[in-house]
Amino acid sequence: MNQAANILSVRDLDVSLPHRSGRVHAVRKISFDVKRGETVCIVGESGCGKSMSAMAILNLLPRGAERNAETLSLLGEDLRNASESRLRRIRGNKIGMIFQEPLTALNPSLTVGEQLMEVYRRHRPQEKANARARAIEMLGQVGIPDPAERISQYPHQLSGGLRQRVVIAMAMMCEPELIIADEPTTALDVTVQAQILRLLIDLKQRFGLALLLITHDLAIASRVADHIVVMYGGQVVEQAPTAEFFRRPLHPYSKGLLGCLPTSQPGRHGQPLQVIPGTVPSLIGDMTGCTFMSRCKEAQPACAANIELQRSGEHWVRCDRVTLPEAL
Ligand SMILES: Nc1ncnc2c1ncn2[C@@H]1O[C@H](COP(=O)(O)OP(=O)(O)OP(=O)(O)O)[C@@H](O)[C@H]1O
Repeated sequence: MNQAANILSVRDLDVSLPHRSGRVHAVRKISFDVKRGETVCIVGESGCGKSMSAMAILNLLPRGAERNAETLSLLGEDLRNASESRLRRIRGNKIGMIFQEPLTALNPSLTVGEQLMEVYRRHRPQEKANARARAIEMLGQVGIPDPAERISQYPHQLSGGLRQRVVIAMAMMCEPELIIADEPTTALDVTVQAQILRLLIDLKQRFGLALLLITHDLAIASRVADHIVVMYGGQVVEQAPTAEFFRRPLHPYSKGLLGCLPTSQPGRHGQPLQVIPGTVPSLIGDMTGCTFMSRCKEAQPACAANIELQRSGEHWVRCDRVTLPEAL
């Protein structure tokens, strides 16, 4: 793998968190890369470890969490032992962040402009004088009408969609190399979701952004991603370039997620959507064998043994029921 082209490289990232009945092993040796200009989507149901993976990259894990990784590097810089002051210079500067709920990302007592300018002044002290012009420019870039007037408004004066645009503008203020977006459209109305998604696609194309997008929604991933990473039970169970993934999904969990998509069920109007029976595992303590086994229609006794990822080209899958061809 050519690490030089990678904005972000993650190898064997592992996260555990304290819990009253033991430790939650939320992320179990996951590996992936995000290349320049590429969008990687981490997909999976709630509780699969997606958010903890993002938080681990940013070192924003809850108190008592333990993080280990073989590699965790941003533009070749090792983030594993980076000091908190170094990480503060990286977050908001080299890595922009967008979270699910725009209201929690914005300070209700500061105007939109003050918040955008604060990010710029902190990371670009020598260019302080340009902060206001930059804030107005970025509000315009994310499609906020009348940015010179909007800059003086408070978050509560804006709709949910406009607030999320402000958060996106804030993430982009310092021209980051990478944006990490955790469920950026989930808290929004359906029509606004589509607009925000279009905006992310557009910004990615215009600015050549690298984007790590976390979503439970494969339909979103299909529209935005260059590369899909499917997580289940804290592990990567499949990853592949997007076209390849949708042409040839291999893991029974991925096939289950695809079966839940309304668009993948032509002629099923009026019929209930498919669901994957059962629930995600608790992730407390150690687990042996395939984490999806209890919900899998194809499970066999051999699945109780530990299953390694197998690979063909850029397609990886963690299932021994799948026989990969030599080259896909
Ligand atoms: N603060 C915490 N303390 C202990 N365990 C936690 C904490 N936050 C999350 N977990 C556990 O870590 C595991 C992974 O959670 P995570 O939030 O990463 O999942 P997710 O796939 O992002 O789901 P969601 O979309 O619901 O956030 C879950 O078992 C969850 O219960």
